[in-house]
Amino acid sequence: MLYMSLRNFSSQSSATSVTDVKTKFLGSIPKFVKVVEVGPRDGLQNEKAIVPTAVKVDLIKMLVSSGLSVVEATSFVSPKWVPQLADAKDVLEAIQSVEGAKFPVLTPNLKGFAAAVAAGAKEVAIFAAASESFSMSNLNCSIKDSLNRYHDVACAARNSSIPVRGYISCVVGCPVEGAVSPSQVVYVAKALLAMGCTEISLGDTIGVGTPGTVVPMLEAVLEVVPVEKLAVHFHDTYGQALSNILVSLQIFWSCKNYMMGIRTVDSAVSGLGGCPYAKGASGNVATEDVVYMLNGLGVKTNVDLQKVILAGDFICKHLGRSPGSKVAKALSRVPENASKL
Ligand SMILES: CC(C)(COP(=O)([O-])OP(=O)([O-])OC[C@H]1O[C@@H](n2cnc3c(N)ncnc32)[C@H](O)[C@@H]1OP(=O)([O-])[O-])[C@@H](O)C(=O)NCCC(=O)NCCSC(=O)C[C@@](C)(O)CC(=O)[O-]
Repeated sequence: MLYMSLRNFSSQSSATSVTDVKTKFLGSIPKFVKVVEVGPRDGLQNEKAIVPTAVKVDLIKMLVSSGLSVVEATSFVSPKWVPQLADAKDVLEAIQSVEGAKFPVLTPNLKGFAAAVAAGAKEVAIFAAASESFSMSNLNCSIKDSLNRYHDVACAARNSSIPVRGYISCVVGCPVEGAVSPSQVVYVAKALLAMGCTEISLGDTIGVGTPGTVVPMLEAVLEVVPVEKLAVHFHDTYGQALSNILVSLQIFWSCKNYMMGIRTVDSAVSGLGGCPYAKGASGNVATEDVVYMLNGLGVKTNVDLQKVILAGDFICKHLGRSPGSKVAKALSRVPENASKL
């Protein structure tokens, strides 16, 4: 029954009716959204079993072949802290000849930065938190100390002409402290921007946000960071990720006259993931579900949904579980609908 209604909906959705829906109910949204695939890094860092390097490399290749232009490949962090990504060097070296996408990697300090560059990294990401407790549990240091470390990484990156993405975790909620105020996010965002981060990704690490908390946070951050430098990164613990993405994309004038209109969205194939230092947090929003929604809105992504589904199948087989995206679950019930995507 669900399938019938989905199918009917999609068959009636001529370009005109999608435009009508957008104009009437959603205001304006960007025509193109860049999807940043974080599955091989954020997705696999929290798996109980260590995934073999060759499987990670094949996964990355499949994701690139789906048209994803950015695939976060791995992290050059302490293997004692994140053993799942201890093969960072091997993974990055193995994908050096893969064309068609950028492969940023996480670097928590100069040691990680140097190792990443030696393995061929051309883009890196640093990751701070908006909550002190999370900074301590994820990085073993205060927010201020982490920003000092990142300042050094950002300087080294600038000297090597390497773009740096800055993450902020816990932008609406922290597993220890609860609600996080927008001013805490603004403080970290300003610091990352001042260091020269080319993109700042706002992470709802434990997936507790709703449009009710995400919009005020975005309004505050948009006062200090231009929209073209912002990305959103939602985990789906409470099933709010797609709603949160939708409000982040919508361009509207709020009471303070700030526009949303975010054009970069992070997601992980098959909804893999979770942070090892955020107890109870479930995976990232699934790339398949994000692309399905964006396709339905007529937003271009240049991503082939069928190919992402195949990549999801591939990694889930290795992990011994069924695919986690809503789209893949729906298709497993009525496979013939795959041709209608
Ligand atoms: C930051 C540290 C290293 C501090 O860890 P520490 O223990 O305080 O640091 P240390 O300097 O005392 O080093 C301890 C050991 O680690 C080594 N070490 C030190 N640095 C490195 C490195 N780069 N690469 C490899 N090894 C390293 C170092 O050499 C030493 O080795 P030992 O002497 O004991 O043999 C540690 O806390 C760490 O690696 N944390 C990373 C945690 C992590 O990766 N979390 C997940 C990513 S963040 C996330 O998922 C959130 C995000 C981005 O997705 C957005 C969102 O959802 O919110």
